[in-house]
Amino acid sequence: MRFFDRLAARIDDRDTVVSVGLDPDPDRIPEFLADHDLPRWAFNRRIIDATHEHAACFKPNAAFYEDADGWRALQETVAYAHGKDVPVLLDAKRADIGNTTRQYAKLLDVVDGITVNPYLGRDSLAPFLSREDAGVFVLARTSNAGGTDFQDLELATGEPLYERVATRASEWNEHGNVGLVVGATTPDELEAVRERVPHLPFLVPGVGAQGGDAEAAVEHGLTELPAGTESAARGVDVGLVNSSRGIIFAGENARGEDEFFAAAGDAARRLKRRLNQHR
Ligand SMILES: O=c1ccn([C@@H]2O[C@H](COP(=O)(O)O)[C@@H](O)[C@H]2O)c(=O)[nH]1
Repeated sequence: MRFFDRLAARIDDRDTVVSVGLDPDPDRIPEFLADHDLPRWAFNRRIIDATHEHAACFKPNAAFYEDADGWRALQETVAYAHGKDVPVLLDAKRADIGNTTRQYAKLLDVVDGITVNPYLGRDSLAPFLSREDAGVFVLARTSNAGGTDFQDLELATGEPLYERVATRASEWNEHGNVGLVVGATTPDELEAVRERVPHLPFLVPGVGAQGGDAEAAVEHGLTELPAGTESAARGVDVGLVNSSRGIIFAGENARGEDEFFAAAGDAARRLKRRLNQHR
């Protein structure tokens, strides 16, 4: 099944567009997991147990797994999330010359979707784009302050670079597998991108710890996909709103292990409810 069909089914069945970010910062993993063989995996397993019913997807960021133990932790995490029937989107922001991207694209044998960097152009993304089954989210307007440095630069046509990226990405969507990353911290840009590309789903990071606009994330981040998709069949809009630290470390001041993970579950449920008020 294609990524966006699976996602539409998950969103509809579980009534949620929450992407739970799995960014197990080793400095913030609680003490009681420190002696575990793979603390990041032990942590993620408990987070998945606590949050999966509120999750439309899990989004591990590759930065938190890029060492020998990290990749083992990631594989265990992905298998466990799949066991709960939740798709996994790897926030890896990958791209390189085509020969190298072909290797990167093998990540899609493990995870269901990936974020990619458009800076090297279409050929650098071709091995991802040709994976009809996978979700390929192209960075358009990122949530960090420095997103203005290049992404807002005005082209000769008068449009900002991030809008051109969005338009190009929609042209690359031959297999219905392309989405965009647009941050919740810049709601005007979210709206502008949505006007440009009415039918691409967005992954919207930046709510929670970064203080982005949850209402704008839902209003502009979700869209119904064309006829022939699960989204159209079910009449459900597709898109994802991510929170990582705001969910997984919600229990940082909790008194015990159970309370720690219960707080993560509560945070995921509260975000689901908050987002659903705007759907
Ligand atoms: O524009 C972007 C693109 C990616 N991210 C990633 O999303 C999560 C956000 O984490 P929070 O703890 O909810 O702030 C993290 O993995 C980022 O690297 C982003 O924030 N903005």
